[in-house]
Amino acid sequence: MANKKESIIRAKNFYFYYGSHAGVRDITLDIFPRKVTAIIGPSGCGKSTFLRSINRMNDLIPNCSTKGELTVNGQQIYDNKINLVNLRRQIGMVFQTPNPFAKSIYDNIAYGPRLKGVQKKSSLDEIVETSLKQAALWGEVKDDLAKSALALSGGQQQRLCIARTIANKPKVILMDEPCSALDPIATGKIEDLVEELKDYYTIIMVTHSMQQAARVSQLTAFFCMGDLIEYDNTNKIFTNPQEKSTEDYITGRFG
Ligand SMILES: Nc1ncnc2c1ncn2[C@@H]1O[C@H](COP(=O)(O)OP(=O)(O)OP(=O)(O)O)[C@@H](O)[C@H]1O
Repeated sequence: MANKKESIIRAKNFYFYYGSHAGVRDITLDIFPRKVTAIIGPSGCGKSTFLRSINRMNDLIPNCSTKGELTVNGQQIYDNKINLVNLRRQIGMVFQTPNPFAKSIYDNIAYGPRLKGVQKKSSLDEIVETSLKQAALWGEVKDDLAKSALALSGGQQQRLCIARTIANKPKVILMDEPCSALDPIATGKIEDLVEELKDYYTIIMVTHSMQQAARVSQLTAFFCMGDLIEYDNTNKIFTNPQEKSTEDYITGRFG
């Protein structure tokens, strides 16, 4: 695994509680920049809880609390002084079901930059074009930017959501089962895109598909019942796991 000093996100003995129930417990791991890290594990093991902790999406849930440390670029993200809008700009998120706004393709992408104060049309045009190009959607929509985003196919909508995230110039992109609502062809396009995006962004992807984790990630974390069981290079996790429960899970014996 890469040198710990290079990590961009660091969890140290991190717990996330829903009331008194720990969704994840005692998580210690480093996430490395410009790599794809997959989070795998059986249903209810805490994958989404951990992912959503990284940009504090879970804050919206009543009675939740945390213990331990979670830092992004050395900054404690559960510090009261943290600016959540900035944090979520730095750490974008793509959800299971594509969720474009009921606006034009152009306005979906321009939304974040406009909120940040970008108003000049030429600047917005450039951001829209660059973001759509990076999300491998430009060629399909460049003549139709005024069309409603809701008229796109599911796979196109998901790439649009990735472009919308990119337009905010994040450092990290969290993806929570981004292909679960997509057919195999659209899934393949997202996987190819993730492969390209990793040269620019740090990507953390929750997936139920072990084939997908093996195809797209360089590092894999296996969670089980709220615990991080094993975290290593993806190749090692899938060919020579150290823990029996990891082996049982990846060979389909449980989960
Ligand atoms: N909003 C919530 N309120 C209370 N408990 C929750 C909430 N969300 C998740 N949990 C609990 O936290 C634990 C971890 O759930 P989480 O959704 O993170 O698992 P997961 O691995 O992402 O599951 P799945 O693969 O089914 O999406 C589970 O015990 C779950 O019941």
